[in-house]
Amino acid sequence: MSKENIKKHHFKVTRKERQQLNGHNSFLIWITGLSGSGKSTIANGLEEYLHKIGVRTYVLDGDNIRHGINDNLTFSPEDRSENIRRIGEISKLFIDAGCVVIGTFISPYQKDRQKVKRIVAPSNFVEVFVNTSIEECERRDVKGLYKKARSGEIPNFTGISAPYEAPENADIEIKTETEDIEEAIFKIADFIKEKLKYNE
Ligand SMILES: Nc1ncnc2c1ncn2[C@@H]1O[C@H](COP(=O)(O)OS(=O)(=O)O)[C@@H](OP(=O)(O)O)[C@H]1O
Ligand SMILES: Nc1ncnc2c1ncn2[C@@H]1O[C@H](COP(=O)(O)OP(=O)(O)O)[C@@H](O)[C@H]1O
Repeated sequence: MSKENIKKHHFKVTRKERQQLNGHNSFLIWITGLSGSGKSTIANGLEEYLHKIGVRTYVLDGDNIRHGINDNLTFSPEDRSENIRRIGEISKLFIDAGCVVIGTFISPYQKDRQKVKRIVAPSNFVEVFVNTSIEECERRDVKGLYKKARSGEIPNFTGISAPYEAPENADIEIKTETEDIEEAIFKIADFIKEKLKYNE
């Protein structure tokens, strides 16, 4: 659609001023991995930690978003891309509002994760790859979805009947089969320590 007749407004209070008020920078921590890899568990622990130290946070989670704003999208490759594009735009708004956003989405396609990075600006994007093997995810089968995927009840299931393109250059990689939740939180917290600091 042409944007010819739509002009952007510029409001007086800026992102920088909101960050200053909060006393920290705002950016996106993008957690990608297979279903059951540990994304939500890690996001939950990380948010709790950041909240305790006075950081304004917000978690955007796959299951939750797909119950609301993205409830019209399926798991086809096109709809997954549109899902991730919208989350990128939502993340940008939250970053503008001064929040540290934690996004937990399977986001199986490299090109879609790169798109989010472009939408929010590369310097505002921290990629975390929760690297748990498909065998372990299936063994956990937290929601019983792998069983349904194996029986054919759920088509296009990531790792079984739909692809997952692992990140090649993630900022942080977490192997949940050998690292516990505390180690994962520490790793992320340590990586973002400098990024959080608000500079005049
Ligand atoms: N076909 C298929 N493939 C993968 N996942 C499925 C599917 N159908 C339903 N679910 C449930 O949806 C959650 C993933 O949603 P996402 O928005 O993160 O997926 S995606 O990024 O658009 O690929 C995912 O949540 P997590 O287990 O937390 O990853 C599943 O509970
Ligand atoms: N080191 C770990 N980090 C995260 N989750 C782990 C770890 N070890 C075991 N788990 C378990 O794996 C499961 C991951 O589920 P969940 O966080 O919902 O995954 P996802 O959001 O990726 O679908 C939980 O039951 C969690 O307790």
